[in-house]
Amino acid sequence: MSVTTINISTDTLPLMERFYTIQGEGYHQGRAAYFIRLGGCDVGCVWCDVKDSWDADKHPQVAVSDIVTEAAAYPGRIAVVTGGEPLLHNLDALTRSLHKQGFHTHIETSGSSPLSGKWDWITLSPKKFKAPLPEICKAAHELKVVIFNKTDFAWAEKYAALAGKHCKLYLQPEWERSAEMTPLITEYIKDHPEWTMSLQIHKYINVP
Ligand SMILES: C[S@@+](CC[C@H](N)C(=O)[O-])C[C@H]1O[C@@H](n2cnc3c(N)ncnc32)[C@H](O)[C@@H]1O
Ligand SMILES: Nc1nc2[nH]cc(C(=O)O)c2c(=O)[nH]1
Ligand code: SF4
Ligand SMILES: [Mg+2]
Repeated sequence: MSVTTINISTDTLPLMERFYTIQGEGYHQGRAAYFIRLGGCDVGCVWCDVKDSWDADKHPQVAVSDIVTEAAAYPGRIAVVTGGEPLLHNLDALTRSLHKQGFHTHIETSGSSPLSGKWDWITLSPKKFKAPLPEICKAAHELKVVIFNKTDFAWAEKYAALAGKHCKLYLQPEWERSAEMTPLITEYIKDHPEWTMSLQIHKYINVP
């Protein structure tokens, strides 16, 4: 007699929100993507635009199978895992399951906790409040530095030097300071054309 085992993952993750939208930032800006926002962050950026994500206990534990089944109901096949700081959690089961459903797996991370999961695209947004790990600097497909004041340009170059040769380089104005920072970024990119501007377009067009 043969025994068939069905491997249903029992893993759960603290889920703050999930939504199907367009990627508003970076290299994949404008593309349809399903966002999975996990709770928990130990970095504490003063200008963080999603502070409600920080306390993982405020968000329900949801089964990976539920997260991926919901995501798969939409036609897009990019899944962006964000937070909070998603790498506070082991993401192996989540990316395995997303790949099985045909998703390209993207992550938004500060890089400050060890890498888990298998990623088709890693967006590293380094933070002064908790530095990224060297192996994540090397593995990143894009570096996206938030510019909060004019000293941040030199700081961005430090991380560009640690990134791989093919890593795309983005400068993103801190949202509340964009009126002051965007002109500085414009001039900086004119002088340093290896960088590209990233503008959080979802906030201009009022989508999540
Ligand atoms: C909310 S974070 C979550 C993922 C991860 N914790 C991180 O920081 O990369 C997602 C992206 O939003 C950026 N971000 C957060 N607050 C911002 C703000 N006030 N202005 C511009 N970008 C911001 C982060 O740098 C990051 O690239
Ligand atoms: N549309 C949209 N694009 C995004 N790109 C990165 C985001 C994030 O919060 O990680 C984000 C987000 O919150 N919304
Ligand atoms: S690392 Fe990301 S989620 Fe955490 S405080 Fe900074 S911007 Fe917010
Ligand atoms: Mg966001």
